[in-house]
Amino acid sequence: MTALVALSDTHVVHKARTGGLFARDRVYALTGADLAIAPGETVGVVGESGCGKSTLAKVLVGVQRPTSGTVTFRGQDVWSMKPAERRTAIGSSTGMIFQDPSTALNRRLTIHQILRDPLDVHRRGTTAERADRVRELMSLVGLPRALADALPGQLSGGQRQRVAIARALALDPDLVVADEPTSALDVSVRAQILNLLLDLKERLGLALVFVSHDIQTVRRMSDRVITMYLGRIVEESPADEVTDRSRHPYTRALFSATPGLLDPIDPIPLVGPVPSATRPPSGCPFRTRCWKADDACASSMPDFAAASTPDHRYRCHHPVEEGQSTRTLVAQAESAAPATAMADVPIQQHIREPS
Ligand SMILES: Nc1ncnc2c1ncn2[C@@H]1O[C@H](COP(=O)(O)OP(=O)(O)OP(=O)(O)O)[C@@H](O)[C@H]1O
Repeated sequence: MTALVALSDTHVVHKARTGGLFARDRVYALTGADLAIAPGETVGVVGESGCGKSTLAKVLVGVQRPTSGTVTFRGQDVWSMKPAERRTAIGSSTGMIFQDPSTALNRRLTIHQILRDPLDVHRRGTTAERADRVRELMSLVGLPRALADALPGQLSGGQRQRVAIARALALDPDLVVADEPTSALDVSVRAQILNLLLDLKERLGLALVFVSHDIQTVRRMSDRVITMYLGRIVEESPADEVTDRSRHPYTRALFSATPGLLDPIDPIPLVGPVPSATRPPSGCPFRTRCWKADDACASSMPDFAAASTPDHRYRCHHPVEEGQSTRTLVAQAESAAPATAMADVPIQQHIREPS
């Protein structure tokens, strides 16, 4: 099946925010991403803060231009199109839901105006048809019609996020990317918003990319889970294979630190902090914290290897063996020569500067 959206060796490099106008530091936000998302599938993205989840999300919906590599939407190269073509091809077929609806919605516009805006921009239908569509969108996300003339500030957090979801659906997209859609909400309404997203995804046949720190939720929501570390996709697997069947040591460590998912034992100990995205380590970026790392890990990042089950692949020189328990990995990590020995290998700037 043709992928709905696909990335091929896609990099995003930013100028560092610190250091002033002439700063030469670069932030390697996304490095060599290869990913294909099929129509109708839900892909969860997990990883620690700053690993590039939002950058990946923005690249997928055509909001962030990659520094190099390609993004194709239904087989068409998005960034070789003229801007107007791109708006039609990807802008009207994708929607994005952000973390905080309080800042994502224009607080001077009424709910009706917010929902009509994308229809106006993309010249969808007549004035009457646009008004009908706004009513339809409000009912789709469970917002009472009486709120059409309200301002975002008059709504609860949950209602505001429903508006943001309705706006993302306004143009009847095929792909919706939700970047931490519940983390700014009260715990009491989180489940409602997640259930709404799942329900809409089923009813509308959407592909959904779901970015979250909340690993339990990602597993529940997704068909497939992607693990990122320092700008790299390091593992992709069916949602029911993550946790104790993950092959990448980082995925296992990440999940072992999530209460309630694995045996109630101590998490796999990792040494030291995540390195800076301005100076990623050579080879595998996880090697400075990994108990299995050796010289091979410092010299190259391996290609994806296929696990024994379909749709499961990982990039690691020394993957966790199939069936190895977390308890065994904790013991390994505790008794390993400190992974920090590897940190003595000079950290090189190995990632090419995209042209
Ligand atoms: N516009 C920008 N200019 C400079 N650096 C940026 C920019 N956007 C993102 N970054 C940096 O790129 C890296 C990846 O950021 P990104 O927001 O994609 O990570 P994330 O995994 O979504 O983080 P979080 O979970 O905290 O939202 C981080 O080091 C971040 O500081």
